[in-house]
Amino acid sequence: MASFVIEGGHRLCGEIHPQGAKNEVLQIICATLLTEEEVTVNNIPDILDVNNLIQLLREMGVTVAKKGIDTYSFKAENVDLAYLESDEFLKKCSSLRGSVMLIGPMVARFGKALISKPGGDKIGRRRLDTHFVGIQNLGADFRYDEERGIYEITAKQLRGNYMLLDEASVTGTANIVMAAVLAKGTTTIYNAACEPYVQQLCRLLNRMGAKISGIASNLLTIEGVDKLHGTQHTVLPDMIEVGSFIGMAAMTKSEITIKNVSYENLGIIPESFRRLGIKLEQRGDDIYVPAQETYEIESFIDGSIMTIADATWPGLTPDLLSVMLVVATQAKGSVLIHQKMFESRLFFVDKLIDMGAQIILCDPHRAVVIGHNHGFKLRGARLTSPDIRAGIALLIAAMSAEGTSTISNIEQIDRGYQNIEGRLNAIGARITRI
Ligand SMILES: CC(=O)N[C@H]1[C@@H](OP(=O)(O)OP(=O)(O)OC[C@H]2O[C@@H](n3ccc(=O)[nH]c3=O)[C@H](O)[C@@H]2O)O[C@H](CO)[C@@H](O)[C@@H]1O
Ligand SMILES: C=C(OP(=O)(O)O)C(=O)O
Repeated sequence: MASFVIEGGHRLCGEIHPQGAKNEVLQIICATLLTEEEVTVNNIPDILDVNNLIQLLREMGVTVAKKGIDTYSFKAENVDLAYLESDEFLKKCSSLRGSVMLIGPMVARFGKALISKPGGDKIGRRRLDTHFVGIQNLGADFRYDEERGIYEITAKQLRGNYMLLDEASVTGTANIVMAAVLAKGTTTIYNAACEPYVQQLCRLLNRMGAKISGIASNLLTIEGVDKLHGTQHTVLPDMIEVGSFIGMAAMTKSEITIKNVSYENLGIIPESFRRLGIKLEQRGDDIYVPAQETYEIESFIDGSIMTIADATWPGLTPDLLSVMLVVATQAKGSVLIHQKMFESRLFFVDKLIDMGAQIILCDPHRAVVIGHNHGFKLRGARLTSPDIRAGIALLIAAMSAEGTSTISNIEQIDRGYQNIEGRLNAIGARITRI
């Protein structure tokens, strides 16, 4: 298990480039299974989750070629269907959350998919009902094999249908869309998730020959086609990384420019940081964050304490709440952080309290943060990263703290952040991997 040793108290200065979006690329890579032709994908981040998924596709028989520093081509011409039933494949799937999105393409193209319970962050219950019910609505049969602990999904020919999802699940929507593009007839998905990840997937599929309308809304209409073909795709910058850098700059009183952020795809994220009092400017497609000695959390118009809560898109992504919580610990004022979607994502606040932060954990979903206004620095500590976003939030806390901190289990951070210490050290951080 690797660790980071972080010398706190150093300001950052300079430019940083966000990587390609993890949650988008996981969908895009799965979608390449829908055609036997070559699909080339640019701006693929070099992170653990993505590399594991690429490796899984190779083992499935997909021809994967590295064409450039962050460009890969995928050609799913000779998929090894027997391997897809092997225990080895199923075991690998279970350590990777993104692998759940193999179901849609596999059922659509090969009529069969096997899947064990997928991995990912341990951040509370993460049900898959929306995926399963959606694909069942298209006519697939589901069977749970108790002995092997796997789901077996089969369908001779998927048929388009109307469905109203019980929740706007991001990967669930992606899975159903990928199944529906090759179904007979028209599928309508209401209460579909419409995060930029899903929008980008739909645009890719349309370039492959699919007929999807309603992109960016919660009502998608998909006219099934017989076949899809090869194309090119460029992954958007990772909006969660952009948000993480904004928070990091504020916490460490740093002046940084985040380059090529695809501002129009950041939704409510910049405004949410502004509500914490953080100044940031859009400069072309960059975000400039000036060095700020202090930032003051807004109150609601009636004067009451502000709440920052997650919501499905175009609301605030839950993946940034841990960062916002940490940033609030040095703000002027108080805020209630309400993590509605996940029930075990706020427990890492215990570690921040040990570092000197003023936080009251009200229940597993809500924490009140009383900011120090930089009047009291967090203390360096021995920390461990419970999940990817708490991991980056703890890294931010350690970078702003007095003294040295150690964060263990940084594989969690590596799942989603490419060479994070190299990129941050280049602009003034002091982080060592041991
Ligand atoms: C690989 C990937 O893309 N992972 C992202 C994806 O996970 P994933 O697609 O697994 O997450 P879902 O959108 O299915 O749901 C996340 C959680 O929120 C709950 N929920 C969801 C929708 C809703 O309307 N109400 C509700 O309560 C679900 O029950 C679940 O506990 O979306 C999540 C929500 O943005 C992000 O945190 C994850 O980073
Ligand atoms: C929760 C996340 O990832 P995953 O869905 O892959 O566990 C995340 O990216 O914040």
